[in-house]
Amino acid sequence: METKSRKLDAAKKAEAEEAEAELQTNIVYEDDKYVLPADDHETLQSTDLQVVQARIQEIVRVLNNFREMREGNRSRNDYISQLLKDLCLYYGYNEYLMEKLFYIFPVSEAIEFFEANEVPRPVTIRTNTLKTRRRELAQALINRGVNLDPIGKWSKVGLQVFDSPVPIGATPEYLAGHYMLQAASSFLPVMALAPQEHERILDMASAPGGKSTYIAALLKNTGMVFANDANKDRTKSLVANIHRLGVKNAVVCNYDGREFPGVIGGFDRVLLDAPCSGTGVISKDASVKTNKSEQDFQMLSQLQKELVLSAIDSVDANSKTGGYIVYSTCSVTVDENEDVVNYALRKRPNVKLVSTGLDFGKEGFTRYREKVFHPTISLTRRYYPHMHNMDGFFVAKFKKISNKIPKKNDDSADTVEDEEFTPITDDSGKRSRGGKKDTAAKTEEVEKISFNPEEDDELIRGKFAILLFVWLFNYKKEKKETANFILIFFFFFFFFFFFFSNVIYSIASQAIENSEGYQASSKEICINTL
Ligand SMILES: C[S@@+](CC[C@H](N)C(=O)[O-])C[C@H]1O[C@@H](n2cnc3c(N)ncnc32)[C@H](O)[C@@H]1O
Repeated sequence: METKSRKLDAAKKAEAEEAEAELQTNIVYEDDKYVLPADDHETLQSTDLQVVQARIQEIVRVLNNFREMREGNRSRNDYISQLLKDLCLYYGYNEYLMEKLFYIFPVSEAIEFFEANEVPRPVTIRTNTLKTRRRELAQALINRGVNLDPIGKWSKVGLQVFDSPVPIGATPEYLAGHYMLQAASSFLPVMALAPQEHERILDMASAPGGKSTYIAALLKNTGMVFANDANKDRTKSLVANIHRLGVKNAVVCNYDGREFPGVIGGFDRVLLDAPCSGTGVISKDASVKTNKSEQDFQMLSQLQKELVLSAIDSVDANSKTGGYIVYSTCSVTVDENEDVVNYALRKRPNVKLVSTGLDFGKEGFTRYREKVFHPTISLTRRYYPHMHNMDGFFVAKFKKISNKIPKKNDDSADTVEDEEFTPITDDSGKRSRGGKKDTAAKTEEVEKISFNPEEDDELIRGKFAILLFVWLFNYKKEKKETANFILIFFFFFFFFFFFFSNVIYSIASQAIENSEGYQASSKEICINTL
């Protein structure tokens, strides 16, 4: 009897607590069904996060079992629009960004994503294999009381730091360049790029150099890394990291990436870790939640599209070991990822997507809301904080098939159909009259805008002849008679002389290219111009 009465008391108490909670959270049920609040205005004025959170949970519950749990004739949109408002209020995003991110995921997963953005990601470091090995580095840090573990099976150089009694960015090992403080996600594009020793690689947007220095380490300081960044101030930290980590094969330059391959081209591989909105790194920079407008996203997407074409055009399709381009962002929005890749496939039919070689990550979207993308975009990879416990990231890898860019007539469509491309040009790049009628309609002409060493040689030879003229006229001011003699001699034997300069030039350039000092000296020139 006593036990029964105690049970009744407990049930009553639970009911009372539930009623109190309902009162506090404004959750109202009718016939066991959650009732959406009627007055939106009142809702938006509510600042009680507990109320908002409870409502979010209820709406998610209804949306996950909509047929059975919806109230009367309420539509899915009614619930979603209330949910979006509540999510903005609860997590502090602007409405535009909230909607953009919300639709990337199924409802429950979207909440997990927003929750994960509230929690810091693990601190990770990358062993600099130019100076040490992971096991030795781990031991050295453990001796200082650092609690760490390998990052995961997928990386041989990463360590995750759980806690440390010393600042991890100021240990003697850090100062000696034995490691780089680097987010785990930031390893992925370099792993996808898979640089091979002795290759020439361009890192188009490289500051502060986390990826450039990783590329240099994989190259074992052979070949060359062109570490470029448009922001001159940021190249200071890039240079500092290059020096600290003992990188000896890097050239630092400061161009707008869109100027490549006009600056230099013919690379074996190009990494474009593009400037982006940072929606993958909100846990590091919460200002992203509110400081990005629709216009910002449009501008970023435009810049990314221009940069990716430039990256593609900077690669030599005939590279014996490479011919690859990796495009990555630390953003999860479709505009900055699949949309950009799809645009590149449409504008550059001379590239195709290939596997990133990364054995985890979610497939890129081939469809997103009203958009349909090229089916091979499933080869790209997405990374999420709630799923992979790393920053949100995107990685795509292209292989360049040809240095010729077939132009399409129809640029209007935003999506790519899976069409076969048949060039109507011969191997020398000349336009051919042949080809099927329908193919001819799709292709216009061949443009060859990538790096061409022969064209460059001709330019340099032309400059050589002009310089010779200038020198002779200057010399004439000092030694008139001798100069007159040389000038007459020069005019008489102009064609013979010009021919000779070509021969001298060829012999000299061959000798320079073969000499060991070639790379070191060009590196010095570039670094000193900063
Ligand atoms: C995501 S960050 C690069 C991070 C770098 N890859 C790393 O791992 O340390 C993007 C960089 O792009 C640079 N950038 C912005 N616009 C650019 C442009 N038009 N050309 C080249 N770099 C650009 C920015 O200055 C910024 O340093």
